[in-house]
Amino acid sequence: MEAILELDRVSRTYGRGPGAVHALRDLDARLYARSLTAVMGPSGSGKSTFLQCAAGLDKPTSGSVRLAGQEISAMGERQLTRLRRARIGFVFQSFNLLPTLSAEENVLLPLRLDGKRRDPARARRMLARVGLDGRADAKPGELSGGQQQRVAIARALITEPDVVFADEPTGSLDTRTAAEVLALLREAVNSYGATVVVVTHDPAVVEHADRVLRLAEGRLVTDTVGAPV
Ligand SMILES: Nc1ncnc2c1ncn2[C@@H]1O[C@H](COP(=O)(O)OP(=O)(O)OP(=O)(O)O)[C@@H](O)[C@H]1O
Repeated sequence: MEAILELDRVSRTYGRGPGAVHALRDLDARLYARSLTAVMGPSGSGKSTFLQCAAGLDKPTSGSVRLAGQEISAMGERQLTRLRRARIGFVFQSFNLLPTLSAEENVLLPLRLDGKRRDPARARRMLARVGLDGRADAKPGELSGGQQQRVAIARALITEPDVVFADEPTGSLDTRTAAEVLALLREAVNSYGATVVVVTHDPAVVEHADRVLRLAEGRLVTDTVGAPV
């Protein structure tokens, strides 16, 4: 299997001295192309820090992170921003949609930021794929939580990024809507070969995952290939 993301001996410490928090400790992990990985573990075990470091949003205190062979832990901010825009999509629990823009304009944002052609038809196709045809003109405030999360997924996938990071994407959704959202992330793996990484407390994610990484106290404690544990 091809590892698209490689973390080697990654540590992330917040603060210094006796009060320092060791959020990640010498963590080694491989994330494989064309798969959905769930990252689980108790509160405070380092899941969000793992995601931030793997996505280049935060820098490890030591160790290296490579995306498609490129050392991202050593990159400057400008280069990192370019790389993130080109290769990474994000989905957060709180959706992070811009409230004054319509669903369609939100989905178009990554293309705009990338200096690409405005392509409303493509945004509408993405919205149709996530079951929101007919709601392209709605503002986030006019949509339900599940619908907002679908817009966020359409926005994350419009550039077909190699890696999609999702932080508690089902956290505020009911069971049925959560299952639909996970199915959409799964479809990104199956349709164009995305690597999807879902940080979650939700045990239902395991059913949709090819692999489960479990963290405890900043360390990887199990790495299960194939679903349930
Ligand atoms: N910016 C920060 N400054 C100081 N400590 C931090 C910071 N971010 C995280 N931490 C600490 O690092 C540890 C790991 O936090 P992290 O958010 O990665 O855990 P988590 O597994 O995602 O938790 P949860 O499931 O509750 O979201 C915790 O002890 C947390 O308090």
